[in-house]
Amino acid sequence: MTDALNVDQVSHAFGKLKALDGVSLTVPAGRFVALLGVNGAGKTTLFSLVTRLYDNVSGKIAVCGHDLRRTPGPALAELGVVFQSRALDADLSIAQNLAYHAALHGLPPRVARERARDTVAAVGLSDRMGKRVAELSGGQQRRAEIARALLHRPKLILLDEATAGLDVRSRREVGRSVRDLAQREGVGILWATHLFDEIEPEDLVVILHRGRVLASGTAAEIAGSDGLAERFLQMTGLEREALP
Ligand SMILES: Nc1ncnc2c1ncn2[C@@H]1O[C@H](COP(=O)(O)OP(=O)(O)OP(=O)(O)O)[C@@H](O)[C@H]1O
Repeated sequence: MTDALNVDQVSHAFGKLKALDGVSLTVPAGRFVALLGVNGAGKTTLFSLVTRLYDNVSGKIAVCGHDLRRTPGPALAELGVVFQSRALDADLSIAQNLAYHAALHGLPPRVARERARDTVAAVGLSDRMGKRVAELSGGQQRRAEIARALLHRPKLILLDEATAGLDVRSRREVGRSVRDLAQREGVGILWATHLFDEIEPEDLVVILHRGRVLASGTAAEIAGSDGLAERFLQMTGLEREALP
């Protein structure tokens, strides 16, 4: 099966600063991949390249086999993004928000209603469809954002610190919802985080530090008998105090 995302030897510099230095990683279809790194690791820069906010001039990025530079249209059509900033209007219901975003994607109203029903079901919010976003819990709001990102049926979703500002329970709820989505719908997930407790042993993990990939594999493989946080500190040379 074609990988949802393939990043091959990608570098990016801001002036003299190498924000990414020969980064390679893969998000297989249907897998949850945690991109783990502290502030300044290069996570946002990588997302900016995959979304084509920045041009990638060195290395190669492919979304579902479509080269981002040569065939950006088909590549971006397979991509959904959930950034930290909100994309939904808090004063409107989930249904109204999704109808609006579906219209932006050019979906006819009948298709839009079906898609909204499907995507909201996929994140477990069917019984909240008519509720105003402002009335939802933090975790439910993030799941509604994810439903919005699913409207055009992407095969790869990027989530940048998707659980920022949520309490532990809501973070678990969002994490569970996204993993279910990967398994059930075969969507590849790239989940940027600096929080170790969001990662489960069977998740794939890419450790990014100062623009370089230091390790990749399942969390259990990387952690070995030391634990993920301990291995992360050994690899990065950071002090424990540097961790959240
Ligand atoms: N537009 C920019 N101009 C100059 N330097 C930048 C710019 N964007 C990012 N950087 C630098 O590139 C490096 C990588 O930053 P990036 O934002 O990608 O990291 P990050 O892992 O997303 O961190 P954070 O969690 O803080 O957002 C950092 O040293 C940052 O200061």
